[in-house]
Amino acid sequence: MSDFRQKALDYHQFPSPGKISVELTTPAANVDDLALAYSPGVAEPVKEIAADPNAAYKYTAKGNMVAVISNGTAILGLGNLGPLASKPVMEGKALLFKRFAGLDSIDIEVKHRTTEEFINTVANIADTFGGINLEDIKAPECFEIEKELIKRCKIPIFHDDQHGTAIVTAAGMLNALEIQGKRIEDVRIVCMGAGAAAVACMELLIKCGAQRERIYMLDRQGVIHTRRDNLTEHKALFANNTDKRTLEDVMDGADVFLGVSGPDLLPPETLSLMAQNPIVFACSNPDPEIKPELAHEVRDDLIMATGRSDYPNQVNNVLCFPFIFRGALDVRATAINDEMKVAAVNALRSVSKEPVPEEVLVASNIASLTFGREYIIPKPMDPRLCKRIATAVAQAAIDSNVAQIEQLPDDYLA
Ligand SMILES: NC(=O)C1=CN([C@@H]2O[C@H](COP(=O)(O)OP(=O)(O)OC[C@H]3O[C@@H](n4cnc5c(N)ncnc54)[C@H](OP(=O)(O)O)[C@@H]3O)[C@@H](O)[C@H]2O)C=CC1
Ligand SMILES: CC(=O)C(=O)O
Ligand SMILES: [Mg+2]
Repeated sequence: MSDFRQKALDYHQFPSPGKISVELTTPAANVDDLALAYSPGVAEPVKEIAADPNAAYKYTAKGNMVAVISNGTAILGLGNLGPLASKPVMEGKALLFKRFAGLDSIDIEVKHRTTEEFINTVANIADTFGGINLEDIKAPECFEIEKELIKRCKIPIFHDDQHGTAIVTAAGMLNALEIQGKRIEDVRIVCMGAGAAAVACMELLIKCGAQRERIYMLDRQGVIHTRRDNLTEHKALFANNTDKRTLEDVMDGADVFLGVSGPDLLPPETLSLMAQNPIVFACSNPDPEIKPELAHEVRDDLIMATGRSDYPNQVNNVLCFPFIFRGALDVRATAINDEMKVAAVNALRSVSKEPVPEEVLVASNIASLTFGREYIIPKPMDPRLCKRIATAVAQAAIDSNVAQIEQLPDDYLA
């Protein structure tokens, strides 16, 4: 067994199995405490909540609690390995919510037969939480699941692999294009993968100015084009009227490659076909579509990003979901809408261009970081992110009328 594999397993096994636990926030030392915490005292908040459901935000942990819910059908780039196998990833998301945004989070892995059964299960428990982060649910079911849950629940429902990924990708991409001296309106984009992450990333890039007809999306059968007759609703939106059929066909002269598919799908010789100053986001986890060292061997003019922590330019939804939920929950937003997503993109972009705090350099084990090819997006451990993104998102929620608290305190996240 490799050293790293053993280290990763040990990390998850010790000092106690898993990565999260539940902490108490009130005293429970003696009979007086118990009389308040449990019987008879607990009856008082029960009656308050029965009379007014909003009182749950005052008397329970609901308002600071996000459920991370999966069925394990698209665990990272590892595929459909089932709900229980997804638990380390979901506990990991809970760890990140707590570490980066102070949000309590619990993972829930759902076994189900039909999509409707999954939707019913989540809808029936939704009121327990301040928000729901759907994770690693494969396309096309993820689209219907999110849409139905948004309709049925009064709290923010957010499919992280769609929107968290899209927000971080858009921020990183706009920065990378700026550095490479290209306009988003002009570039030819190849998107490897046509699932949850791919569709949401391309839709958000289009909102940012990308031209739909300059996007070439690929699935396991190659380029998605108008003469294919087996396309799902969401793939059909990206059917290109083209004679190009293969990855090589569309990569010839392309400016941007986004990989949200699987490991090692971009051969170095295909990368060498791209236009000058290309941008390659190989975001499949844990193994990217092309390893950065291989990519740099064939191109010295590219900007390269992956989803991983151990290379420069980590384009990963961890840069979004803790903070977007922080902002949404703090104004008790009923939804996470496009205005809030755009606010997150802009906040993330602007932090990347400012001087990097010393503690980030220390945590990254690096001497300096300046906006440029090797630093297009902030590091997840950047302490500025929480306040900057959450404030922007919360304000956007207020301005777009989905907030139930209309003003942020002056010392918000100080
Ligand atoms: N860095 C980040 O922040 C994130 C990265 N990702 C990564 O993106 C990938 C996809 O995740 P997600 O969208 O949630 O999963 P989905 O299951 O929804 O989509 C996977 C897509 O990848 C395509 N695909 C898989 N293998 C191949 C292949 N050999 N050739 C061409 N296309 C292929 C599938 O094609 P078909 O439709 O034909 O089955 C499908 O369209 C994963 O690797 C994941 O780790 C996801 C979210 C965030
Ligand atoms: C990062 C992430 O959510 C994924 O790879 O699925
Ligand atoms: Mg995911």
